Amino acid sequence: MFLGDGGDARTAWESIRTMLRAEFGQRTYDSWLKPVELVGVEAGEAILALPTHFMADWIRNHFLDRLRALLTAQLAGVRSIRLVVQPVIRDRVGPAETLEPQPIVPVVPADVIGLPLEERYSFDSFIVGKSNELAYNAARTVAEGGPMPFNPLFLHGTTGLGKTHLMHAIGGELRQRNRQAKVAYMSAEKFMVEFLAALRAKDTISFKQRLRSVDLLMIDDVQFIAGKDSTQEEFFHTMNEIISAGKRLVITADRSPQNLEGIQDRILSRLAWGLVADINPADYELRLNILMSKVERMPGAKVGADVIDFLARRITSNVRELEGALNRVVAYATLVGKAVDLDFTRQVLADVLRAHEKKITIDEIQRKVADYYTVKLSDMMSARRAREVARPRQVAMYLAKKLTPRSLPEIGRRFGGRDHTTVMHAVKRIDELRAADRELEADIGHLSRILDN
Ligand SMILES: Nc1ncnc2c1ncn2[C@@H]1O[C@H](COP(=O)(O)OP(=O)(O)OP(=O)(O)O)[C@@H](O)[C@H]1O
Repeated sequence: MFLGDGGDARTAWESIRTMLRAEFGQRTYDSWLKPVELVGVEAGEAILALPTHFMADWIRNHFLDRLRALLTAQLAGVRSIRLVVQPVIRDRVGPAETLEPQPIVPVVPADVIGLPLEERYSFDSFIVGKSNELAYNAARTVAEGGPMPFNPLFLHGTTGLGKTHLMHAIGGELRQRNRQAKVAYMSAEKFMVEFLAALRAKDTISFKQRLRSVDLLMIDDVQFIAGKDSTQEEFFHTMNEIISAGKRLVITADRSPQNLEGIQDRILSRLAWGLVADINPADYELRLNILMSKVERMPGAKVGADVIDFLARRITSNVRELEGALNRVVAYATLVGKAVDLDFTRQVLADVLRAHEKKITIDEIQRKVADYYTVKLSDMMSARRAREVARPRQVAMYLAKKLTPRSLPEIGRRFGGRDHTTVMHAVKRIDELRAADRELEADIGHLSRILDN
């Protein structure tokens, strides 16, 4: 079925788009998800079209699981999805393969440079922790407009950790301080597309002039031009001219200069002249602070501290996913008129939580329990019966049973070759004691949290 005759599919696709927007935020939606088109459904396969190979790769690496989950849930009969590249989607009727690819010729007015800056990505809304403070301080230095102790600023970190946010914040702040400042922000992909279009139009001069006339140039995701030699050539000259004219240059990538394969050495050594600042994954405290700040900025949203703590513990991959999970829970709660509590959160995020499930091992339990009660790790396995080691050992067996899928005999073996009845006895004993002994109850709660984090 192709969408010329697929009213249901079209309606389902529109509601999927609404969910994607709520879940990933307007910017990510506009940059990556909005261009995705559902062009048809064929033999249980939903066919999604994208305008470039780059975007198709990006969608495959970042959003495929989510798109598959939504499409299979919302469209009866869909079991899988296929991505096709269709530079220009002229019509949604007819099979994807029959559409002729069209060259993309960007139309960029001469006075517009790069992409617009998002106001909500400001320094104010950026929460600072140990993992991003160097990047944040460096970004502020660039934005304050004073003398630059380094140039360029190179920010790197894996996806969704705030590189783009900081770039927008730099641009916004510099412009606030100096209304005349000319700021250009663009992805390395856009740099390449515009450069190639200028080459085709035999007008590279105006491309060069436009870029080099700015006070601050920011290029995002420079790993994109790896292996693209003519673009790198132009990029290198742009970098040089910006720096030697005393203008500010900020560049980001998903990895450090040493790991940027396929980028020319002269570009890498130019980067190393400046300040290289990494952004690391946020720790629990930062994740918690980010969530609290996001909730504060959601008018009317009521999200309990237990839900925020739960999300901060469970979604550890990156801030974009953390934010996406929060947006999704709040959006669904609003949609169905329910309060955001832990049960609702677990239900709405079941697929995300499964992907983030932490596999707790018996080794880890033994180590953490031994540390907690300051007993020797070897005592977890030893035959000693003294109470100061026997009780921690029972606690560890108990946690092994509750937090791992291991069987009683297996747990017994891992605790110095004990019989499964010994483990069963330990589990029963701790269950009974928990009800009566508040200290033990608190210990178990604390240990479970340490292990779950
Ligand atoms: N420290 C932070 N405080 C507040 N929000 C943050 C922070 N770090 C990241 N975010 C938010 O997380 C989302 C993803 O961040 P951003 O798009 O800047 O990531 P990125 O590092 O550029 O990722 P990519 O490499 O995939 O482009 C954004 O909505 C951003 O506002």
